Amino acid sequence: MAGTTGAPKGLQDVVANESSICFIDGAAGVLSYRGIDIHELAQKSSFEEITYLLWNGALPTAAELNDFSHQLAAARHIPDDVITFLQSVPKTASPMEVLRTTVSLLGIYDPDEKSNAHTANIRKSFRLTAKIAMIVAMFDRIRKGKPLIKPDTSLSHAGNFLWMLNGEKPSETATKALDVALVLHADHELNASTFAARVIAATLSDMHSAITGAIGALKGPLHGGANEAVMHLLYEIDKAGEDPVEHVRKMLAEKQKISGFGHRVYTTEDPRATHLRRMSEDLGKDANPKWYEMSRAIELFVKEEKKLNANVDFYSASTYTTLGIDIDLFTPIFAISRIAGWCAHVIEQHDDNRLIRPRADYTGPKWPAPYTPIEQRTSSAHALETKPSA
Ligand SMILES: CC(=O)SCCNC(=O)CCNC(=O)[C@H](O)C(C)(C)COP(=O)(O)OP(=O)(O)OC[C@H]1O[C@@H](n2cnc3c(N)ncnc32)[C@H](O)[C@@H]1OP(=O)(O)O
Ligand SMILES: O=C([O-])CC(=O)C(=O)O
Repeated sequence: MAGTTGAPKGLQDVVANESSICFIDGAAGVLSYRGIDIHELAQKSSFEEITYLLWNGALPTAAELNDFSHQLAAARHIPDDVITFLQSVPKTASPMEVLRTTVSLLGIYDPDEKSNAHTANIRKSFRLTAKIAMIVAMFDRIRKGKPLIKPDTSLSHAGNFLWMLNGEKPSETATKALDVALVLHADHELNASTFAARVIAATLSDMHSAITGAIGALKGPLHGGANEAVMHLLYEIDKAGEDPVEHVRKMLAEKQKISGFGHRVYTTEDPRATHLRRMSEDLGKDANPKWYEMSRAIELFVKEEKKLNANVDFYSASTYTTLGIDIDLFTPIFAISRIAGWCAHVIEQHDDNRLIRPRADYTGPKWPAPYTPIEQRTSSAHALETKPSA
């Protein structure tokens, strides 16, 4: 889609960088990390293994994976001052806001903060990946008035998050489901939050600044925030006792967007949605099939009516709800996974950097516009129209 000057609106289809991390073929529904297909990774890999793959460029040997997993678990430590900060935050704050601000604070305590060297960035990546999951779990317990749970280094990344969140040893089913979700969400080329991180990194600013910006971008409802919006919609329909298809039909007639549908790159099924749909169905069979069934009815209708496919956010909503996770933790869980990709991209950017600075087609008043002395101004002749917010 082009703007009034022909410039691609929203940088659609613009190739802005080279990268060896993630390959997507949007027309064929292909996603791969370092060339390995996401379907194979979802079935055979783990979050630790794909994180190694994203940061190092190749799958680890058994010994390398073991060492990597230990290093990640050993980084499960939050400075006391940061815990005090988490305890001081209003309990009503959204977990995504808290995560964004706490990652910024963590930068101040990181011993490698001043270095963008490859080895320093890898050390920071371990710390950020371990700590982001802990912060989400800890803030949730603090806001609910529950005691904090110490990390368990014998558990996987997914297992330890559930342990620190719920205070009970997670089932194998829940751990496996979350681990697969983390594998699926870990990277996606130059999506908005990753691009934001790379733009920040490219000024030679530090990794924590880049990740803070990325979390801010992920939070928006057109990006990672859509998974929470999907569940709000399902709850709204359920509470009103409405038929999901009729509800969505009305929304489309009113030109409203349906969260969890559409994608800038995929014109066919998002390969991650294939797995999340199956997980939502399988978990629902053992718990409550309602959220899957509503989701499936909506998906079939939106596909037929608008030719739009469900994206990664659509079935993650019912999957996480069936796992008993609160809605406002959905986007933070996306961040718990995407940190792996963000770090890989910041490392790649710093390792071969050039400032990212595109141009804009100028559409303002013609240069040179007159500077009217203040006493002669009768109205703000050049004031921008007030547009309704998007
Ligand atoms: C992890 C992720 O970030 S995945 C995406 C998560 N976001 C969402 O699920 C939010 C809902 N989806 C959307 O808003 C969009 O599909 C996006 C932002 C993902 C991609 O948007 P873009 O490529 O910019 O497409 P754009 O928003 O211009 O839509 C193109 C057309 O499809 C329609 N459309 C796109 N998505 C939807 C939707 N979810 N519901 C209804 N209509 C839609 C638009 O209304 C527009 O129609 P028009 O040409 O008649 O005006
Ligand atoms: O690639 C995108 O534009 C959005 C997306 O699906 C992701 O970040 O996972």
